[in-house]
Amino acid sequence: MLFNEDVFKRRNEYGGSIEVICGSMFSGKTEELIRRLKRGQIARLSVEIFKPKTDTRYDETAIVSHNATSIPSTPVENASTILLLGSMAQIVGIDEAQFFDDELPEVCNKLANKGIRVIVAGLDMDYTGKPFGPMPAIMAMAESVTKVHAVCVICGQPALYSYRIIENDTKILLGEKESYEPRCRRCFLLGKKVNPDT
Ligand SMILES: Nc1ncnc2c1ncn2[C@@H]1O[C@H](COP(=O)(O)OP(=O)(O)O)[C@@H](O)[C@H]1O
Ligand SMILES: Cc1cn([C@H]2C[C@H](O)[C@@H](COP(=O)(O)O)O2)c(=O)[nH]c1=O
Ligand SMILES: [Zn+2]
Repeated sequence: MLFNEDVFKRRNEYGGSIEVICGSMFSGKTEELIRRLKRGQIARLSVEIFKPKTDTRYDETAIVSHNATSIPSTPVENASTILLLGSMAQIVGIDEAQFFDDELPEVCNKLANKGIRVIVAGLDMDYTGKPFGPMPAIMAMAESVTKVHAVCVICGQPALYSYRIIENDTKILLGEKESYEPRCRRCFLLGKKVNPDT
């Protein structure tokens, strides 16, 4: 079984892992994902990168940060396609994971169990402050979770919320600074006029 031996040389049997990079919008999730993936490429590992087909904000295919760093990726319609296309890689990167379906946690787990290093970036909370899509389940299964913070646009403290500044209550609403502001807890609650005792 030459093929299998070769695969085990390239991957560490049972040595896969899941790393999550989470936080609000503008917190540096994509920059950190790109940094880790580019280091993998420098190490001449085979790296496959995926994003949801629906996320066309900056580019149809590439993953692009708010700071304009970028890396080519494959846009896919669903999580099961990532399993199909990523199974032969040594590193799999996934951006905007919050938009994927509920199969994504199991797909990440299966890839990691094959010995693949899986790096997932996504919003941990939606604009209401609730856990977003498959993110909490992936975080529960991960070896490592890195929570990054933006700078609150109101007061300059670390921001963990993505505050929606336009009138629209659909959960999925692609956008940038015209629609969202990173805010700390205090400024998020003040904006929503929420009584902290309720
Ligand atoms: N309020 C802010 N706090 C932090 N970074 C910001 C802010 N507004 C704009 N940025 C820019 O956003 C970059 C991070 O972009 P990105 O990695 O795409 O974030 P994310 O993927 O978390 O939305 C920062 O390096 C900075 O240039
Ligand atoms: C909070 C929130 C965000 N979105 C959208 C807005 C952006 O298109 C992406 C997040 O991108 P980033 O790389 O983290 O800046 O998600 C949404 O659809 N719904 C929300 O509640
Ligand atoms: Zn603040």
